[in-house]
Amino acid sequence: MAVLNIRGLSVGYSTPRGKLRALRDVSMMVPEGKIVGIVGESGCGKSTLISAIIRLMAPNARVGAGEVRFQGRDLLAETEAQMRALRGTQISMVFQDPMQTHNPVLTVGRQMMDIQYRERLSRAEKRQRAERMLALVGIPDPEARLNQYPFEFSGGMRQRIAIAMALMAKPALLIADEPTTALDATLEVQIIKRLRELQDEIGCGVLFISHHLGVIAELCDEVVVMYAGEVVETGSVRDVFHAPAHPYTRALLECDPGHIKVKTRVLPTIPGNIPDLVNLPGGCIFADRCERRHAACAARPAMALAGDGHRAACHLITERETA
Ligand SMILES: Nc1ncnc2c1ncn2[C@@H]1O[C@H](COP(=O)(O)OP(=O)(O)OP(=O)(O)O)[C@@H](O)[C@H]1O
Ligand code: NI
Repeated sequence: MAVLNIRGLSVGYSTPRGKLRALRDVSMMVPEGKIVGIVGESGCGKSTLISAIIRLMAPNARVGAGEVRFQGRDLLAETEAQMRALRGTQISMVFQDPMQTHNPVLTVGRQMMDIQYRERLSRAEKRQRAERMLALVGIPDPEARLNQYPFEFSGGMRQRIAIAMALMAKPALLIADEPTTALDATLEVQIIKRLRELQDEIGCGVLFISHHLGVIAELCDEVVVMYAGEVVETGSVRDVFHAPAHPYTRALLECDPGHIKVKTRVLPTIPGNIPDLVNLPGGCIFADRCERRHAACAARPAMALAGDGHRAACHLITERETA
């Protein structure tokens, strides 16, 4: 069963130039207990996708079509009150800047106690849980640390606390948008390791967004490659990174000299630009940057099976089969 199942999701932004079609017919899922990474260049729609899932969208955003099923419920059909009850409990979030999620005037301990307001535990037990959670994300001397304020922690520690708080509620789904991007590489690796351990213990599904191919490769079970508002490839990390089926994915990996073995801090740049999402070209969305462009690309390719559980939106796949 999938904890999150997105089908045919389209989201547009109204802009002075016209409608910007940020997501078009996006389908993807997070199986129970799996970590799914989303990777793609800046502007490909990663944050838009997350905001649509948790229904915290920009005022000028509108969902045109699609379904976002969380444990079978269509989140797009839930009331605002139902969504509020889900966020922070069954669906937790971690974002890039921990200061945004941390209330600066409350101690970390107080915040971690507050999160547990639904639990039938004594104050002492809640405090113990908070301590244990801090220890699990690698905060030394958690007992004393609980009495401190967010500003008394380093950026890396704050990010770990954010992860601890997000996991405290034992969510079924954790959504993380570039949670480690602002940190240095060593710290990033440490936090990723902790996240993996905790996820394993809690058994939640994780949707993890990152520019870093290396991080995705290390952390995730499955990967979704997005390009200009569309999903172009999905599959296991193994299949997608070792046998990429879409020319875009291949280009990303080829630009990355040591491949994904070295930590790629920035997504490699491939020549050309993302098309204008207000005036979309017809046919394959990647065609004008694609080395393998040919006549068929004038039509939009459907997702085709490149292997067991491995799909990509490229005409070459079906052509190979019929050739
Ligand atoms: N409120 C908004 N109004 C208009 N356009 C927007 C708005 N928010 C995002 N966009 C546009 O939608 C597209 C997708 O943006 P989004 O932030 O989802 O991409 P992203 O993949 O998260 O990028 P990044 O890696 O830079 O965070 C971009 O073209 C962006 O400029
Ligand atoms: Ni983003």
